Amino acid sequence: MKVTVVGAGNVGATCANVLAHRDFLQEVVLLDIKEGTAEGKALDMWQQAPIDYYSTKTLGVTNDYARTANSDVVVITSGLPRKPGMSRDDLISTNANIVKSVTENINKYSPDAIIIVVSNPLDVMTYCAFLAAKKDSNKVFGMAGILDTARYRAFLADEIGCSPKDIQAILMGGHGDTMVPLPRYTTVGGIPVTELVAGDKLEAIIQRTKVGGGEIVNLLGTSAWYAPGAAAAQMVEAILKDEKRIFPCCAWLTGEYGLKDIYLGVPVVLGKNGIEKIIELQLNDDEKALLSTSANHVKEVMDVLDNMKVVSA
Ligand SMILES: NC(=O)C1=CN([C@@H]2O[C@H](COP(=O)(O)OP(=O)(O)OC[C@H]3O[C@@H](n4cnc5c(N)ncnc54)[C@H](O)[C@@H]3O)[C@@H](O)[C@H]2O)C=CC1
Ligand SMILES: O=C([O-])CC(=O)C(=O)O
Repeated sequence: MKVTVVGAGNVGATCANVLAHRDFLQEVVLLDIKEGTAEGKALDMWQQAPIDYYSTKTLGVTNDYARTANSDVVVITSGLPRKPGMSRDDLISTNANIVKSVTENINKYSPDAIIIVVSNPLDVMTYCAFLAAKKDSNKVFGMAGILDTARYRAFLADEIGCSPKDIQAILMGGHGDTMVPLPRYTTVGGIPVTELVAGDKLEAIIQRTKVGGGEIVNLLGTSAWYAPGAAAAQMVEAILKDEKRIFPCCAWLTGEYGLKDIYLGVPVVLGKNGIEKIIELQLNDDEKALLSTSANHVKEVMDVLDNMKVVSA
């Protein structure tokens, strides 16, 4: 099995490194536009293999898509990250052109690959890759929900004083400040979170989760990479091991939740065919209203992409 990660920056290199450590792939190809970057990082990872005891071959290339041929999964992380004071949506004009050209190049050499988009603004860049790839939507989707839920779970673990492993949660909506964490679908070792965390504390954690990316941007001057890279790697593993894991992912909706022709975060089953099922929760009126606000925001940014005419519908 072979995976290509496009963009050998912070997120892409982390994703490749996590995948190499999992030791279930023959090869991970790292591709970047910047001469030497992917080659250097892939070589460094290969030299880590005897120490950390894995056999995954890591190969770095500069723009040489022929070396990515016949990839089973491609993770697209190429594009600018935001800086303090910016929103993810501010990245659209630069990143849309990058995501479009990368997707077209990938399609030439790996026409059957499943594509996982990471570049921001996430929901709209996933839409951009979908339009450029011209393949079924179950094979083009985005990573955000695993990361956003992980932040929520980590904050809850701190509050409760328990292991983050024991917190299960679902979060829906766009990858931005309108995302919708769902306390009704959050449990701690099987116990509803509302029995362990007071309402005001839970609300504060939800608010912190919504701006969790921005919190790190303000600390670092650029965006996060450890959790994002690991989250994308977890999706790759679920697909290639056909694990049928349930994760929140950015998926193309065709009527689910009353929404159509939009990429949005929803719970899905991930397996060898990519998104094998979209799970429809019975949301209450408040949750539906929050999801609708989030969907309206994503739709507005999708319209910006459509009007840019970078890639045609
Ligand atoms: N979906 C999510 O939850 C998350 C998304 N992101 C997004 O992921 C993207 C990457 O973030 P970082 O890795 O931190 O940025 P980075 O700047 O460290 O790396 C980006 C890499 O993309 C490369 N690149 C640019 N144009 C390219 C092209 N045409 N072909 C191949 N490579 C190209 C650059 O040379 C650079 O090495 C950003 O858009 C960021 O906002 C970051 C974290 C979480
Ligand atoms: O905040 C950003 O710009 C990067 C990102 O999407 C995240 O870390 O959630």
